[in-house]
Amino acid sequence: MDEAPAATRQPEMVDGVIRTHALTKRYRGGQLAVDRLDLTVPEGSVFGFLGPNGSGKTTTIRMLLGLIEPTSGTAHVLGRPVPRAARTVLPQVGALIEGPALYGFLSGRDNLLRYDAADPTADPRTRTSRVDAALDRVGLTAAAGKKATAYSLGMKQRLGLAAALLRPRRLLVLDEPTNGLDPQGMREIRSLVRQLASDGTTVFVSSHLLDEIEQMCTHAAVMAHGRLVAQGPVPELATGVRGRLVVTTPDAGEAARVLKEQGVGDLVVTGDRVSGQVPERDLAEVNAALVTAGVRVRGFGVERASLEDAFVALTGEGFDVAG
Ligand SMILES: Nc1ncnc2c1ncn2[C@@H]1O[C@H](COP(=O)(O)OP(=O)(O)OP(=O)(O)O)[C@@H](O)[C@H]1O
Repeated sequence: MDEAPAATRQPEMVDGVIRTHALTKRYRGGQLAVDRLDLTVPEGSVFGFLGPNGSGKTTTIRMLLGLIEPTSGTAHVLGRPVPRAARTVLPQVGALIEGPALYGFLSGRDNLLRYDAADPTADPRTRTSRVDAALDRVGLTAAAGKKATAYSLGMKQRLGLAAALLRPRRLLVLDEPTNGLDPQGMREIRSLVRQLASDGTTVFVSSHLLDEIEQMCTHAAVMAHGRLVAQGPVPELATGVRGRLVVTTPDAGEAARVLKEQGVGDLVVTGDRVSGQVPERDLAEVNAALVTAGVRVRGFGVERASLEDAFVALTGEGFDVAG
């Protein structure tokens, strides 16, 4: 056994709920899926793991949950090394990957009762109350008696989350939990994630949707081609990245011409909105040039950089969700 008895166990040796150092996975076929990843997930955060499809998110999650062995590097979850201490650590980690495995012919409640019964440490005398509490937390109490086949995809995801919440968890790991959901289902899962985090559970959630991470997460790591591009508090990820100059005008074509003359690069015209890179020169001069050229300027300003701008600035690539 590599475990010290509970009474003599050291306080956590490694900071961060998840911490990886130079974590690398090369698949047998030679594909380098994760390349020297250094990740630090702070306690209590809703941590977004963001990257286009194929950027290595699922592979990382599988290593963190002890499902596959890293090729090299180390990973600690809740302060303990994985996969070595997986048996001690994983009971404190709730996971939802690739959608929950459900029995369609059973009701939502009966599915949870089965999950609970499969856990040898779960006391059968308190099973019903545990299941009811989990159903309540994910807002499925009213639908608990319906067969799982009759559930929408969003309800199935919520039931999966309920299963992950049958025992107290310090960490929840969710792999693309809103994938395939309609906008309403997405909103429900996002608000549920925020709610779960508000009572102290750290949530590590992967997504290929920039907006989603911006709305839902306190911190994020951005991946591209298996490498970490940036990580930190969400509001800070986009600082240091210049926003874009945005001009609103009914004379968009003429405005674009003048802006180009004024040294504004990467111009994009959409309807009555012209945007481009913020030029080096005084913006008052740029505005004056537009007015002098007869452009009717209705709006003129610099928009704060988004996470998408940060991604483009950091990787030199567009954030292509089809990856
Ligand atoms: N079992 C495997 N064997 C070989 N290559 C794999 C395997 N699983 C994933 N890959 C490759 O590793 C790279 C990273 O894949 P991964 O699934 O981790 O990315 P992802 O960011 O989670 O994307 P997605 O959202 O599409 O799952 C991809 O190029 C993928 O084709």
